[in-house]
Order: sequence, then C-alpha cells, then structure tokens
Amino acid sequence: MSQTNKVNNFFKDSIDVKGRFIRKDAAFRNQISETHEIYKPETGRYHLYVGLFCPWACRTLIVRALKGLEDVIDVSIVDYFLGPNGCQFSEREGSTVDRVNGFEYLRSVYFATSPGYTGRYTVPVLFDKKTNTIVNNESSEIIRMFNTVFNKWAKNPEGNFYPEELRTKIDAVNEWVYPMINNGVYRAGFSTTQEAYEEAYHDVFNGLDRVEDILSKQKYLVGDTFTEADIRLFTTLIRFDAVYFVHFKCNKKLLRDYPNVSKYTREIYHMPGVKDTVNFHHIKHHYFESHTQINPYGITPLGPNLDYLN
Ligand SMILES: N[C@@H](CCC(=O)N[C@@H](CS)C(=O)NCC(=O)O)C(=O)O
Repeated sequence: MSQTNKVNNFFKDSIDVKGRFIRKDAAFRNQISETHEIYKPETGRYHLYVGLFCPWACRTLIVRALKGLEDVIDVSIVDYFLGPNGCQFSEREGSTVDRVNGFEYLRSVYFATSPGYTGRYTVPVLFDKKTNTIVNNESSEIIRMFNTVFNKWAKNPEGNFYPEELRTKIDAVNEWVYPMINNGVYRAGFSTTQEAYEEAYHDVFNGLDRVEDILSKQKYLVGDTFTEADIRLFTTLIRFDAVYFVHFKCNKKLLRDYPNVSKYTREIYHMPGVKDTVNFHHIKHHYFESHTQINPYGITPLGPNLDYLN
C-alpha cells in the first residue's frame, strides 16, 4: 500500500500509482552557441547556481574545474538544507548568497524567468546575466556546453570529455548508468512501496556489478579515456557509502566492497580540482536533514569510515 498520504513528502508529485519515483524532465533547455539568437558564448556573461550536496550540480562544477572555466563562469552555492520552498541561499560554511540577484530562494530565479513556472526549483541552473533568464537547468546538457562553447577562454581547452570518436560508446554507457545507478539510488530511496524499492535496489546493484566488471578490464567506462560518462557516474559513487547505502537503503554492499569501483572513485576524487567539488558536510546534512519523509528527525549519522578515498 502506498505510504505517500501518511508522511510529509514534498516529492509526492513525482511518485506514480505504484509508489515509484519518476523524475520530471528539466524545463529550460537552451543551448549556448554562436548560432543561437540570444545565448552566445561570452566570458563573464553566464552564472551557475549549484548545491554542493547535489550529484547533478556537481557534474557541472567538475567540468568547470577540469576545463579551467572558473574565470569564465561564476558560481552561487545554495545552502544544503532543502525545505518545502526549495533551495535557499545562506552564508553557512560552503554556501553563498545569490551573487547575481540577491534572492533568498532559488525559486525566485525561476519566477524571474518564467512567472507561471510550476515545476521544481532544481540546481544546477545556468543563468544569463545579460537577459536575466535561465538558459538551461539540465546538468547533462550544461556539461556538454562547458566542454566546448567556452574553449576560447578556458584554461584547459584541450580537455575534451565528449570526443567525437567516443560519442556512441559514451551515449551507450549513459543510457544504462543513469536509470540504474544515478537515478536508481533515488528510485530506491524515494519509493513508497516495497515492490518499487526492490526493483530499484536490484537495478542499483546490477548496475554496480556491471561497472565493477568493466573496470576489472579497463581503466574507464569507455576504455582508456576519461570522459563525461565517468564524471556522471563519479558524483553518484562519491555519495554512495556516506548517504545512499543507509539513507536510500541501497545496502547490499558498500562501495568499498567493490575493489575496482572504489579504486576508480578514489582516482577521480584525487584528480586536480575534483576534491574541491566534494563537500561531505553538505552532502550528508542535505539528505539526512531534508528528506523528512525518510528520516523524520533529521539525525545525520556520524559515520561511515571513508578511508578508502585516502
Ligand atoms: N535533471 C536535473 C535534476 C536536478 C535535481 O534534481 N536537483 C536536485 C538536487 S540533487 C534539486 O535541486 N532538488 C530541489 C527540489 O527538487 O526542490 C539535472 O540533472 O540537472
């Protein structure tokens, strides 16, 4: 029986009749390009709103760091606590105020662009300071833009995480990693029926088994080259033992029980710039304090031991 009517669940609009979590598509999908009527590549014009807790937002921070785009795209960081009004700005450690608009809540950025907006107010948001509008709020598209359109100003323009010759392979990996692992952990954690939870739980561990097998034969998901497929997987893996294992009940194995996956996670964690995008305080306190439908008293566990990252 569905539990959605018994608990304070501000994600209830995303639960289907079988108690499954169904993620809604992002609403703003413009692409910055020389040929776009409004959104042309420019340095200093675009702003990135992120949360350090968020695996999707951290994809964009990683690509920004690896491409050396820090001077091209500035950033505002929301607080880790997600309440019923959505993401909020604060000056608690690791967060910032809204550096562009001075808003209190991220939703004001959405309303400024689209007064009738009724979707969720998610991070990441790529914002255009020139027209005061949201360009795009879908991380998978933002990282593709960061990969190419600002190369003129990037400190590392050669970094290419979606090379032409590997696109078919990268797309094929993303095709199963997203539903089984990236979104799989959320499907397990947000499900409101036993069946929906078990379906997602098996997907997550079948997915991780598959990754373990691939990494026992090659260095990265598509071979010897580090690509966006690895970045997209990494932001889920780095949260796994700290949060998803306990909070989302993905507790068949810890990541550190997978020798190849944990070695791979450690290696990416130590790539220059990546560690700065990982804030375990924000990660842990966000999930355990914000999802009161799962953890009503908001107690954040003190563990676990994350020594495998050292
Ligand atoms: N499709 C989006 C998903 C982003 C997303 O769901 N972000 C979450 C944080 S992990 C969020 O901002 N949630 C706030 C809310 O739903 O109110 C993307 O990949 O960019």
